[in-house]
Amino acid sequence: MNKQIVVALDYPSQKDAVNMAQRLDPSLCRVKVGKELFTRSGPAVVEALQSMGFDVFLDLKFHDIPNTVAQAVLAAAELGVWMVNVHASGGQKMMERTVELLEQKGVPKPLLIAVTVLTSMQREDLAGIGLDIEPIDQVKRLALLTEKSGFDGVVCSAQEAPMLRTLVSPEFKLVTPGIRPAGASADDQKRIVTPQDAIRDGSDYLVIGRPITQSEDPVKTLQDIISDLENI
Ligand SMILES: O=c1ccn([C@@H]2O[C@H](COP(=O)(O)O)[C@@H](O)[C@H]2O)c(=O)[nH]1
Repeated sequence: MNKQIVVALDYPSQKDAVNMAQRLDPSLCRVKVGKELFTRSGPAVVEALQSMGFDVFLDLKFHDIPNTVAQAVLAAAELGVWMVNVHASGGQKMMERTVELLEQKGVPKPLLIAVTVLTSMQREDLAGIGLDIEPIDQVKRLALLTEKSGFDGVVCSAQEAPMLRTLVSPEFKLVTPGIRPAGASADDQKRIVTPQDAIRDGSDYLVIGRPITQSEDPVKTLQDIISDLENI
């Protein structure tokens, strides 16, 4: 089992997150701690999930000057997280300084991932921030920059996975939120893909939150998705 599903524990408290995690099996999935949960509960929630056997993706999407981001990622590495991310739009120097600092410090390196274009955004949203470009073209540009900077992969939509798979190395990780089983509500996501299509198209890890956590039976929903993936 290569644990392709990362369950987004988007909850307001450690108690809520741990309650959900207790229903999940760390041999079947990984978990993600994002901005809401981390801002309320801090490193303690990461440590609690790790003590339950989960690999933790710390999804704080750092974006700042190179030194600040590098030090923040170092703190995440010292927490022992499995994966951590920054915004690729912070630029090459920011990502290169991060890789360099982790090497200098000799800490076990988490997977270093950079967000390209948020899966909640489409062309008109990019236009609103002054980018006259299709999301797929911006994803391509930022993914190539990320690979050149020594990072391990990107967050993108699985819609962009077939294009990226022709350009980046096979080891370069494609981490894809915006996953929606057929018939599920899109919520605020715009560039959505089903779990099976995402894996077929070249995603390595599927980040899935509400379709699992807000399901009437989260454990069954997760199990159904895993079964669908096993049948590809
Ligand atoms: O481009 C991005 C980057 C991160 N996310 C995060 O993934 C989950 C998705 O949750 P759903 O409930 O399945 O929509 C959430 O924590 C986001 O912060 C993303 O959606 N898109």
